[in-house]
Formats: sequence, structure tokens, C-alpha cells
Amino acid sequence: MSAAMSLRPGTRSVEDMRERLIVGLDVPGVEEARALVSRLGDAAVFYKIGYQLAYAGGFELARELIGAGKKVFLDLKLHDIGNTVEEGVRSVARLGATFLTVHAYPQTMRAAVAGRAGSSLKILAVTVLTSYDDKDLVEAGYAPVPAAELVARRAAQARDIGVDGIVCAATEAARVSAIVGPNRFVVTPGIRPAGADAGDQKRVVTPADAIRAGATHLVVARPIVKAADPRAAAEAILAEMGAAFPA
Ligand SMILES: O=C(O)c1cc(=O)[nH]c(=O)n1[C@@H]1O[C@H](COP(=O)(O)O)[C@@H](O)[C@H]1O
Repeated sequence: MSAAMSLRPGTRSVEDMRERLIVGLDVPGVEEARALVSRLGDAAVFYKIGYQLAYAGGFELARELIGAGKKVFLDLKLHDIGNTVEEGVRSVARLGATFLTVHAYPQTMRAAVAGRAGSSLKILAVTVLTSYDDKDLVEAGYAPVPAAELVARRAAQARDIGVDGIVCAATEAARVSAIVGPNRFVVTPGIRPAGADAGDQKRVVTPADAIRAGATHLVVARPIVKAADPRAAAEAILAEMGAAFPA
């Protein structure tokens, strides 16, 4: 049974929801990240390290977190010529992280799948960023296409190439789940509890609706990182996820 299969059926327990909540460590440096991890305590077991922290000592922190029994998602959103992606992924695979993102371009996805061969690293393909709507795609040079259509096309390509999971907005999670089937991760950023500020996100969904739509993992940064009490914010999101999880 793949890791995805063992996560998908799940239970409504708080422990299970913790495996599905990925806290984005979008902070300026390792000291701030360590302080946040310590404040969150056992409310979080899965952390994402993205551009901001990766370029400020985040790889060392990734090793530290993995050594402490946490799971790490390296959100590097790789995209380059195939050889460079394959060798880069091979280097990342040695770190012991759980997830790594690449952009959902076929050459890039094929190279990433080749680079992670023989390791436990799972590749996630970022379809259409959650900060994009249909107009942003036109501005970026795409022929008019609804973001949801492009997400679906890229999810199907990712599935056919053998990528382990998809990153999409939870607005597309149900459709993507149907495309990729039960053996792949459906990871959804752009999560906002009711009433929370969307910031630069355009395709936003509440934690409960993301779970109902079939997301296997929710990525949450600012609603936890910027909260006056990050642990309470994480616990509230976990409770909302648990209540929405299919019995
Ligand atoms: O790959 C990602 O994690 C990602 C993909 C995407 O389409 N949208 C998106 O927001 N993200 C990341 O998810 C996190 C969301 O942050 P908040 O909007 O603060 O919760 C950020 O670290 C983004 O880099």
C-alpha cells in the first residue's frame, strides 16, 4: 500500500488531522522558525519550507526537523531543463524530506520522477498557483482558459507521468481527486478559515470545505504564522478539519 493510500481513508482523530495539516514556515529565518515550531508543539507534525526560509538556512532546519521526527515539505517549485531538475531532485532526495514541489510542466515532471527514483521523496506538481485567476493566466500569455481547466489538464499529465501528488486550490480538489484517483496526494494551499484575510490568494477555500472536496493535505501559513496564538489557530483548523472529515 502506498503512503497516499494509507493516508486517504484515515480517521477523524486529531492525530490523523495533524498528518494532513502542513504548516508553512513562511518566516525570515531559522530562529523565528524554531520559535514557531516550539510554540506549536505537538499541534503540528508537518512543516513546509518555501523560498523565504530555504534561502535563509532552511535546509539545515529541514535536517533538524526531520531528526526531531517531524515531516518536511520542501516547497522549492523547481522548473528548469530536464537534466538540471533531475540532478537537483537527486540532491534534495538525500535530505529525507517527505514532499518536494516542481511546476507541472511535462519535461520537469518527468525529470523529477526520474530524480527521486530509489528514494522515499514524493514529488508534488504545482498546477496553477492559487494566487492566479483566469485573468492572471491571460496576462501570463495563456490563451483564455479557465484556471480549473488548466489544473485538470496538468493533473492528468502528472498522473500519466507518475508524479506522486498534485498541488491545486481546493476549489479544484474534487475534480483533481477524480482525475488522479485514490493513490495520489491532493495538497491544497489557499486555505482560509471563514472571515480570514485572503491576502494575495485568489482561489481560497475554508479548511472544512477543502476536506469535504477531497484534499488529502491542507497547506496553511499566514492564518497560523501571523496569529496572535499560533497554536490556538492550528488547533481550531484541526478541529474544523476533523468535523468535516467523512465518517
Ligand atoms: O506550493 C505551494 O505550497 C503553494 C502553491 C500554490 O499554488 N499556492 C500557495 O500558496 N502555495 C504556498 O502555500 C503557502 C500559502 O500561504 P498562506 O496563504 O499564507 O496560507 C505559501 O507558502 C505558498 O508559497
